[in-house]
Parts: sequence; structure tokens; C-alpha cells
Amino acid sequence: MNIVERVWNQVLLLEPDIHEDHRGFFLESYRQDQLERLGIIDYFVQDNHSYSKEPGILRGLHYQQLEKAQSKLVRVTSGAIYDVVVDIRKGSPTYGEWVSFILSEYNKRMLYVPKGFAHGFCTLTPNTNIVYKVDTYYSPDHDCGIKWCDPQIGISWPISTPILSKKDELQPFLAEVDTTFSYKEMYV
Ligand SMILES: Cc1cn([C@H]2C[C@H](O)[C@@H](COP(=O)(O)OP(=O)(O)O[C@H]3O[C@@H](C)C(=O)[C@@H](O)[C@H]3O)O2)c(=O)[nH]c1=O
Repeated sequence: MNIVERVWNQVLLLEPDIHEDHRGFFLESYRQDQLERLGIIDYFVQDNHSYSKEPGILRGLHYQQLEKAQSKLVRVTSGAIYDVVVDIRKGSPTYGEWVSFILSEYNKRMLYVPKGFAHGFCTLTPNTNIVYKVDTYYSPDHDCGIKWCDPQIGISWPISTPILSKKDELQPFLAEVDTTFSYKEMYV
């Protein structure tokens, strides 16, 4: 496993070693000691799988608050996504900034999204399957979001009229939420 890109020192784009032969390929999709070597020390407790039928389905921007904040390790097993991370750590010099990555079944890249960042993605293909590990259990009471098209953040999504959940249609703007993460407490 190698780091392909490191953003804000915290968000990591990873590439596993891929062993190809006449049958197909083999890769280690999760290996704790290798991740620890790269500085990812989270203890993952839940695996999630989401399936999106069509291109243009957008899920996000999501995070869990307070003591239920989650680190995530995301990968795509079929199809491709435009994956976005937003810095929501109060006091961070890059607060409100965003970054995007392409994750696909072809590049087999994985994205590590630590606590303190909102996450969302838009599907680029039909029949897109995403699997991700989280280090804190899902908690509906701490489940929070930010509007995908918040002009203060200004994400350049590859589509202008995405298919959204009812919840994501109604998410607040960043300026309306208290993201509670403190850059100083968590990252200095
Ligand atoms: C996230 C989650 C949802 N659910 C339930 C709640 C709801 O009934 C149904 C669908 O939930 P959502 O609409 O929140 O699913 P979705 O929009 O796919 O939410 C996900 O989006 C991406 C961008 C993330 O980063 C994830 O952490 C997660 O927030 O599944 C769980 O049971 N466990 C979970 O861990």
C-alpha cells in the first residue's frame, strides 16, 4: 500500500499493490500493519456498502458530530466516483476548502478521510458499488450534513442536477452549522 497523494497532511489517497495474472488480480484491500506504517492508526469497527444505480447520484456531504465522529476508508469495487472531502475543522487554515479524487474499479485507489472532514461523492457510472470502513458506529443522532452545492465551499461537481436523497436536498449550509471539530484540540 502506498500514498499517492496527501492533502492537508491528513487526507490520504492510497494505492494497494495489485498482483495481476492470467486469472485476474489479487489485492489486499485492508491490512492493519501496512496502514499503521502509513500513519493510519484507527481501529475500524463497521463496514458499509452502498450501491448507486445510475451516474449522477450524489451522496453527501456527510459527517458525524462530537464523540461519534468517524474516520473512513473508502473504495470502489465497481464503477467510478468523484469523491469529495471538505475541511470542517474550526480554526483550520483550510476550513471550508475542498478537494476531489477519482476512485474507480480500474484505479483501485482508496481514500482515507479522517475525523474533522465532511465527505460526499457523485457516481460517474451506472451500478456503482462503494465499500468503506468506519472507526465509530453509525449514530443517527450525530449524523450531520452540509449542502452539496454550498456556494461558500464552491465544489466543482461533474454534474449540475444530481439525484439526491430527501435528507441531502435539505442539508444546511456550512455557515449554518456548528461543526464542533476544533483544529487546535484535534490536530495541533
Ligand atoms: C450511514 C448509515 C446509514 N444507515 C441507514 C440510514 C438510512 O435509513 C439508510 C441510508 O442512509 P444515508 O441516506 O445516510 O446513506 P448515504 O447517503 O449513503 O450516507 C453515506 O454517505 C457517504 C457520503 C458517507 O460518507 C457515509 O458516511 C454515509 O453518510 O441507511 C445505517 O443503517 N447505517 C449507516 O452507517
